[in-house]
Amino acid sequence: MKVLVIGAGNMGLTYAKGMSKSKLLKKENIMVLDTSEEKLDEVDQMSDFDAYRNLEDCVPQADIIFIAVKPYHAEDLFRKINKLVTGDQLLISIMAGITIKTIKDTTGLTKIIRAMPNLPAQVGKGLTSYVASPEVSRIELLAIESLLDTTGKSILVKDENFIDASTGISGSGPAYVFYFMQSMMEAALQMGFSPNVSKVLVAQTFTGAIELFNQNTLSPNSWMEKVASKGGTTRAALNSMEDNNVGELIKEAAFAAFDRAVELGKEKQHV
Ligand SMILES: NC(=O)C1=CN([C@@H]2O[C@H](COP(=O)(O)OP(=O)(O)OC[C@H]3O[C@@H](n4cnc5c(N)ncnc54)[C@H](O)[C@@H]3O)[C@@H](O)[C@H]2O)C=CC1
Ligand SMILES: O=C(O)[C@@H]1CCC=N1
Repeated sequence: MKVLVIGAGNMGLTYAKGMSKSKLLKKENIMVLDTSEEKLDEVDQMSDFDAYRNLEDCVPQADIIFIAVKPYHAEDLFRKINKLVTGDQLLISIMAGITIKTIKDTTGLTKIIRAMPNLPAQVGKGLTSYVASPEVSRIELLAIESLLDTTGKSILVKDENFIDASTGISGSGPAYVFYFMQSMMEAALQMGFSPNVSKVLVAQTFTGAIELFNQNTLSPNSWMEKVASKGGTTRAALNSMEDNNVGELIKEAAFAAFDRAVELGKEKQHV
């Protein structure tokens, strides 16, 4: 089996590296294509994968084509791919918003996996939600699942609406966590801690809280109650968040990402 990763950016290279650890694939069977010379140099220097500049040289050889370019590059890329594919190839897209129908209509391929990973895939802690077109067989789906699992956990969702929804939760979600971290670090700096100490205070607090959450069945609300003493400091902070409607604003933000994913799928420039 040969896999071609198109787009050697944050996610493309992460997946190429992840998949190279899969039992289903040999490293030498992973090809990587990018249009940026800088990226191609990076791939060459890693000397793990063969780097390609031209679609003609690698698309026909690929059993699986993994698309990891930005959504606004999809239209042009799909038009070029269309002329090179054979009906039997399977295409995995991780692009936000771009629908299976658009991919089918523009590439001429029918076996499509639409997936939504997230950045922690870089450290093997990613979450990828995915859905398949009916033309993908059960055996193919199992193989894909095992490839996706090389970067963390994967979840097969019911339909594409859940891919857009998971974009609002897990796909974009790491940025919300970093947003929260940034604010806490800024507060620590304002309290007089050095940048290094601020970083440790915040990072260890997040790590510790996540470990607690993962080792137990308690809800975040229950954990909050364990931290907060009556009339104490945590209650003062939580009251401040409640007064400022922070919880509702976070939900609104997640829905803004969800809505944007749906919108991206409808934008004319992609079809
Ligand atoms: N960064 C993230 O946290 C996540 C990104 N995604 C999706 O992954 C996709 C890629 O995102 P990133 O890796 O962050 O972007 P990136 O900008 O890091 O990488 C994109 C790469 O595609 C290359 N490229 C552009 N046009 C090309 C073409 N026609 N042929 C070949 N290569 C081309 C660029 O040179 C670049 O190296 C996006 O569609 C995004 O929606 C999905 C989940 C999470
Ligand atoms: O911001 C974006 O559009 C992509 C999809 C999820 C994370 N990054």
